[in-house]
Amino acid sequence: MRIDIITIFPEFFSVLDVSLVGKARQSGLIDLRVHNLRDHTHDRHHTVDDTPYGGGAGMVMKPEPWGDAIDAILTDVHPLTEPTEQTDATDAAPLLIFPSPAGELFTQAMARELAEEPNLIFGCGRYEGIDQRVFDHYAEAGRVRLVSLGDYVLNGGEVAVMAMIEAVGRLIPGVVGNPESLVEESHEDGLLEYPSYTKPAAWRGLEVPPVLRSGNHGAVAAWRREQQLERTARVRPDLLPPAN
Ligand SMILES: CC(C)N1CCN(Cc2ccc(Cn3ccc4ccc(-c5n[nH]c(N)c5C#N)cc43)cc2)CC1
Repeated sequence: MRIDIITIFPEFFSVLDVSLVGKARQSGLIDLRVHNLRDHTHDRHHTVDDTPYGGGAGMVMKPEPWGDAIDAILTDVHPLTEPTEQTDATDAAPLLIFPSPAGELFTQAMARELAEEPNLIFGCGRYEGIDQRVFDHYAEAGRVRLVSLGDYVLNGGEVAVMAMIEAVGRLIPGVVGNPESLVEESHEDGLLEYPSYTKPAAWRGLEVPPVLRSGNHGAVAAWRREQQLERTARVRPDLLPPAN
């Protein structure tokens, strides 16, 4: 998978040189490239923002630098394949993802969808956001998704892109050492995860639940499922499957 990130803070993503994503980059599983939006400006001050039409607080990111930056990546990524009976041009077009407070909620299901994409381009806005025409222009030619991490306000898209790259990257085959660990995890089956324990059996007067040391795999599985349902009902009742 090739991932391109456009940002005015490229140094923000140096942390992606470490841990699992860093290893995946070194092994070639992920081809991750970070682009400085200011490299696509042409004035002395490398201006990327201006005042909003219609008035209002703050500044809006100008469309021209975004257009130059995205076009440069699209030109570099494989050219659109000729439409065939199985695919059409939009299937081959890279997916453009813009974090936004107004975006669709990022979920594990979306992470799984994105992990199937050969090319992702993340656009990190700042200020009060990006000129709407950037989204409209590229939505005509390909696929654009505005995505939100959740109902709270960040100062820009970089934190959201970091989270999305981690969530997507770990689903790419070969990135996580033991694929088994991807099967039983929070949200993978729609429920929150069960509590985990390791040695010692007793710690500060707290014992590991005896069932987990029973060797009875059926009883362990049943206990874990019950813990998932109890925890989900208590913390995230919205995730519970509808009562049949
Ligand atoms: C009335 C008028 C003055 N209000 C001005 C503030 N508007 C909301 C507003 C608030 C902050 C930002 C800062 N920002 C810039 C790019 C950007 C990308 C993502 C996020 C973001 N925030 N929260 C998430 N879950 C996000 C994600 N993913 C925030 C971003 C941009 C926009 C609402 C209107």
